[in-house]
Amino acid sequence: MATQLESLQNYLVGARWFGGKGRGVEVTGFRRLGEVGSPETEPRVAVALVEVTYTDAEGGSDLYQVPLALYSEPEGRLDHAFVGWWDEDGTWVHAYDAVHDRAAMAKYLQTFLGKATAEGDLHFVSVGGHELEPDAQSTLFSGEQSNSSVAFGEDAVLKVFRKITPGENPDITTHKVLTEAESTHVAQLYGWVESTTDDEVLHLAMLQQFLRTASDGWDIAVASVRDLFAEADLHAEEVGGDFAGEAARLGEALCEVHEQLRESFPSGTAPAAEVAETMTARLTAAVDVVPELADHADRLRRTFGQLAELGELPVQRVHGDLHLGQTLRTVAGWKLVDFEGEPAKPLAERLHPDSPWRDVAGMLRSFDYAPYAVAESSPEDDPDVVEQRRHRAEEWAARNKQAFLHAYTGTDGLSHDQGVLVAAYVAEKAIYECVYEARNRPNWLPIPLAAIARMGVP
Ligand SMILES: Nc1ncnc2c1ncn2[C@@H]1O[C@H](COP(=O)(O)OP(=O)(O)O)[C@@H](O)[C@H]1O
Ligand SMILES: O=P(O)(O)O[C@H]1O[C@H](CO)[C@@H](O[C@H]2O[C@H](CO)[C@@H](O)[C@H](O)[C@H]2O)[C@H](O)[C@H]1O
Repeated sequence: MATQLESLQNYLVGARWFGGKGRGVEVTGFRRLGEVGSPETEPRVAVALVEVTYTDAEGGSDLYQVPLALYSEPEGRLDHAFVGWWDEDGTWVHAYDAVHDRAAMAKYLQTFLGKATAEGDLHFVSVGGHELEPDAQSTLFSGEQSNSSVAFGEDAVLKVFRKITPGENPDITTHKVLTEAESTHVAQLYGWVESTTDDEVLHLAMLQQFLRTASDGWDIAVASVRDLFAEADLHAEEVGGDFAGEAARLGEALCEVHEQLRESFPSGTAPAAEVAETMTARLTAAVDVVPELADHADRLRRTFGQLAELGELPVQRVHGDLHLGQTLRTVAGWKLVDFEGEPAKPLAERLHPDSPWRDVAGMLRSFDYAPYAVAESSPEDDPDVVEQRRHRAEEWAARNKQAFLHAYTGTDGLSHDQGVLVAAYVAEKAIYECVYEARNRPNWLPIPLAAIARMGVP
């Protein structure tokens, strides 16, 4: 029978949210932080922290959270979430990933409501005075996510963080500040779960308002592109699903969020030369993962070289990994989600004040992605149709980028410095995407690679 560590390793490497895919890994440690709800009633819900050590040349280690629902008898309905058998005080129990189990998640809800307690080093914090619906049933969100989100009815969402880094989680602290500032562009924060280790906080989960009427920004954009491709003779502004109005509203929303973040978190300036140096170093590292980037490296370095000339850059708290998939359209306007920053960066770096142009560039890249992703997923042999689509894709991307930028800046064009900033941050994001796609969705690697090939130097 597999040991606890072997079982956890097998489960982890197959999980969508595991960020160490493609690397040599070994589970080297396991710590139980505490239990959610009463240990008297099944399932017992144990929150485990798993240490993963990388055995490849890069080395290092990470901590992953796996909340476990422990049952004395097998639960067939949870077979897909089976982690392993556990020896609990001399009794063998069946351990399942708790986010898949309504009975286990009900214990989380009851603990937030103060009707159950958390044992060990686990603390449930509630803020904002929202009255949670006590009988709401949990549903795990499906989809490609870095964490696991569970909706409680249509009332609240609990996001269980998977990769845990000691220190504040910017998703919680940014939502807290924007909720206090009464921002209309985020879901309100209702609470969180934390623990402490070596005097440092571990943020384990975040509870927030469920956005009932939300449609994913990426899905709306993709539908708009499909409309356009279906009407080959028409321009973007002539087809039903034109996105430019939404792109402009997204620009306004981001501008407001940036203003609020600037007022609420430390801000200042950073030497452009240092920022450019970091971008260049990331490019060098990316070429090792995606050798095709080497053909464009000189041009990209020149783009970063131009950034280096800009003196000091204003920096502040930003989103850090903004793209259309992090935006939700509701009847009350656009909401931005997931303020954790770029998953590949160490936490300390994600907490540093950064340039707001990073978020702007993230959205611009997403406007570029949408039409090419639609083309990629609907291959076409007829060269005339291919050419027509390429033309339409460029038109769609340019139209939405312009609408977004116009609304964000409040001006018709970009100044010289803004142009240099946008070019550098867009290039850096596309390089990051090449690495991301190579590791996660190799079929999509051509999308950011082709975008880099199209980029000029400002
Ligand atoms: N407050 C919310 N209400 C409803 N849906 C949400 C809410 N927050 C996020 N989502 C949905 O859950 C998905 C995953 O959320 P996200 O914060 O991006 O998680 P992850 O860090 O796992 O990527 C989002 O794409 C969005 O569709
Ligand atoms: O949402 P995450 O924080 O997990 O972000 C990662 O995954 C994204 C893909 O799901 C990735 O975004 C890239 O693909 C999007 C389309 O799926 C596109 O809209 C984005 O512009 C593009 O960057 C993101 O980069 C990555 O960090």
